[in-house]
Amino acid sequence: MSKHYLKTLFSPTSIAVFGANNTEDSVGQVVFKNLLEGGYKGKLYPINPQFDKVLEQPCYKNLKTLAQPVDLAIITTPASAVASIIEDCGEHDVKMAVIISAGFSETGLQGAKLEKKVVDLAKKYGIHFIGPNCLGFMRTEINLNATFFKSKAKSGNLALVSQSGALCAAVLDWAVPNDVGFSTVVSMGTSADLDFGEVLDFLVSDPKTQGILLYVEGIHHSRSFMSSLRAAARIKPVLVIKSGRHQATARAAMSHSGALIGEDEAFDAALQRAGVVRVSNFGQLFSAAKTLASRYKAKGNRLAIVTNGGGPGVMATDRAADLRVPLAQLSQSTLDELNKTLPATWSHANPIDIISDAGQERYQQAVSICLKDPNVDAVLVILTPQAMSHPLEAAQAMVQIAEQSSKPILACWMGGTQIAECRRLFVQSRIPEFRTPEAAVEAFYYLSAYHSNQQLLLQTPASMGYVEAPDIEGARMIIESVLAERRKILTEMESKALLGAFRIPIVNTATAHTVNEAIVLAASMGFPVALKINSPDITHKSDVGGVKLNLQNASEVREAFREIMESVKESAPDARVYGVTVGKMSDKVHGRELYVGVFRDPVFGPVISLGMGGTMVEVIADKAVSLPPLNRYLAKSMISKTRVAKLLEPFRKMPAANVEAVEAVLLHVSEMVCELPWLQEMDINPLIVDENGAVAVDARIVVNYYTAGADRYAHMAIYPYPTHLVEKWELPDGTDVTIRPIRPEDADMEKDFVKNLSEESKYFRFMQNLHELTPIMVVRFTQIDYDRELALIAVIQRDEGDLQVGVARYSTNPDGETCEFALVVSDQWQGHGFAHKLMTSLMNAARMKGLKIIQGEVLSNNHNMLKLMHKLGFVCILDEEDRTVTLVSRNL
Ligand SMILES: CC(=O)SCCNC(=O)CCNC(=O)[C@H](O)C(C)(C)COP(=O)(O)OP(=O)(O)OC[C@H]1O[C@@H](n2cnc3c(N)ncnc32)[C@H](O)[C@@H]1OP(=O)(O)O
Repeated sequence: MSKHYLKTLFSPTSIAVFGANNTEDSVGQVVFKNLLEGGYKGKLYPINPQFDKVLEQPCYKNLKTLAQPVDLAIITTPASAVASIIEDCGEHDVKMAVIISAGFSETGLQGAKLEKKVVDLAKKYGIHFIGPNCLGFMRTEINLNATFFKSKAKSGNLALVSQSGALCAAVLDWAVPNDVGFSTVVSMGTSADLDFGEVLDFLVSDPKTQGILLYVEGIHHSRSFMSSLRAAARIKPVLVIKSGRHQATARAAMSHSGALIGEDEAFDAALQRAGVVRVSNFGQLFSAAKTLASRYKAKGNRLAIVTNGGGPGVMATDRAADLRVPLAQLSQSTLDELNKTLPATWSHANPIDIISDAGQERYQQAVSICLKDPNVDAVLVILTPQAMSHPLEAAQAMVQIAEQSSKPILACWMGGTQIAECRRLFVQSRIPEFRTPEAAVEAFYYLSAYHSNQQLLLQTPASMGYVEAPDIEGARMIIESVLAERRKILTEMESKALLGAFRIPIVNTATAHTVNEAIVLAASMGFPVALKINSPDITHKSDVGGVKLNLQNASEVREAFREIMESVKESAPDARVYGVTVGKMSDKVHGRELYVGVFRDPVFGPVISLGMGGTMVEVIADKAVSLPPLNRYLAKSMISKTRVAKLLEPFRKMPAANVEAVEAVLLHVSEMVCELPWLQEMDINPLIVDENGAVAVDARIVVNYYTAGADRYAHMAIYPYPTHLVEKWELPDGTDVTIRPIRPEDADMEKDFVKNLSEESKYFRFMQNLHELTPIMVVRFTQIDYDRELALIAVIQRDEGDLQVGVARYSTNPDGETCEFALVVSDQWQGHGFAHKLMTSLMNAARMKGLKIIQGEVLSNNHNMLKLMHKLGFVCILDEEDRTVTLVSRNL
């Protein structure tokens, strides 16, 4: 749904240009000139107190002297004048602005203050604006060029939205000779108000825009960005180029996979799940733009290459292999037909080398035959100018074929002067053309990647086909007991039990407290076995000499037990030791070692990874990354993206490994991640796979108190209604509450809520009270649906270490909106200092309002506090690490 206020921005009927002037080549003059001379048909008003006329047009001192309605203000004055201009706009009902001026937050503290002032004033008057520090925007449909770019974009079907004005200028400059046209070009600048999310929402429903190119440097609002991207990509191809790909990411991870998966990989996986295609450099953006602007939509990714030279064919094949673009397997009837038509020396395979003396007729025949083949989704035609090539005639033949074909034809006429005319012809006929075979293959890859990303979004989550459903309750109990002991890292047995609860095959393992127990267990399992130290305090068992593998008989077990105990005593004298685990050694003769990892990205939530396993996971760094929930298609595509995938094929004397078993493990892990929000990190390493199946030999799992944090939001952005994130809780008084994080669809509501906190609102005062007492920070809002009421819970955090929670009830009753505070909780309120003062004052206030108060028994640690709260009808979600608590109650 497009927001009408952006319609006013992008299709204004009247524009005022603040700072328009008569100085040749000044920003204000160029912007005004572009509008005046560009063919824009709406009303145009220069505003500048210094002039009576600008470019022969009557000029006004301000909006008051203009006294005409204005849809859009474009501001090109020095930064210092912007706030008063926004005020002028507010007072004259101008709701949209573009602030081109630089000199705001990008310049430092002073600028940031100025920017805040502008933002506050805009909010006060309900003005939305693009910028500051931007180039402006263009809408070719109405000949609107509100930029200080010297030439205007050609009309076309692409939209370009960029955080960098310079990049806009470069793309526009490139677009002219390449005949690529734009419906809209927006330079976002600092995005102090409108951001990608809002602009994307507009472009999705803009009929003039068929494909969207985004240049991203940093994301301010990941949630609305992802949700708008997802929505946009469902409807039109979206390509993203993001700079800063290799920013160092410092990650405090306890698992190998956590250390391995960087921010950029998570971003990549999130883009893929949003159905968006990412390009990695400027050249690729241009190539991709050509295919998007072309006449085609790809329906598959199998490419046929027709060439008159072996070398260029090999170049294309190599690039296709790099990008995993499959070369089409030509059908027998295609081969037969080609044999009949082509000289006997043709390559007899794809790439189809039609030999250097090929003229236009041979090209025409070969390409037509390929396009008929159901195994071919697109044809790349390469021509190097040889004596008999007749490049122009061959190009004309391609244009004729293209007119009849719905399958993409990509042209790569290599060379310079001889083929200049051909290039023009291709551009005119909207056939994507490229200077090198590699660029052509890349461009096709982007076209087909968009298609396949969309396909995978359409897949429904896999049915697990359980013989036995997972034991979710059992898994939760394990986690609860670990957290109750104030631990985060599960022991090997606990980790395996958790995997077992989700039906992931595990090796037979048991614990032994004494050497005799170990021998008895080993004998009853059957040799060989592995012994590993069993201690909740030791995570890297081999590092302390706590692992002995491949023990063949009782005496080896006895010896190993003794050695483990001695070594651990020396290396980790303080660790609690509960004996050893005895595990049957995997008997998989043809076993390949993989790892499956889970890590929680702070922005995008849980991320699943897969790669080659063993002790050198981080060195080998083989990783395919995806976001849950996975379906079979995604699981398969994850496997195929790893390097270890090759090893799963028949290899030397080993039969192919059972890939379906790996898929099943991935699906179970995905289910586990969705069902167990406490799960923070996990390494299954190694997962041994052979022709018969897969088995988890070792696992390490890290859990934590569960928070409804940003990761859930990002999830919401990707999946509109992820049922696994909606929770129904039955409270002790028997009422049901539905808890759900704020959906992207509700983001505006959340924003409005905060925005609408007028100074009279009680909630505002409540927050102010808190601020007066102590510096606090609102970490996040969580929203809870009651019948007709909405409770917004502000989870707050104080940097000195106390935990406090403010709970506000915001009700939308027919008799008006009310918002009242109810309770603040701190786990350290007994006694002294800030927390005590805070609690006392707030409780007094609560008492006066007749709200139920919980007081008295506050137990000494968080877990007990949780229990108490629960007893009293509250549900708490506590995160010790973040030092935040989310608390929910029906008894407010
Ligand atoms: C490509 C990229 O990277 S993205 C682009 C990012 N944006 C930029 O790079 C812009 C950078 N430049 C700036 O920010 C500059 O401050 C500009 C271009 C906005 C203004 O610069 P200047 O032209 O030097 O400022 P100047 O002081 O002349 O002001 C411009 C006009 O606004 C007029 N003006 C000042 N206040 C007001 C006001 N309240 N109302 C109307 N006009 C006003 C001035 O009278 C002046 O006109 P004049 O030159 O005829 O006297």
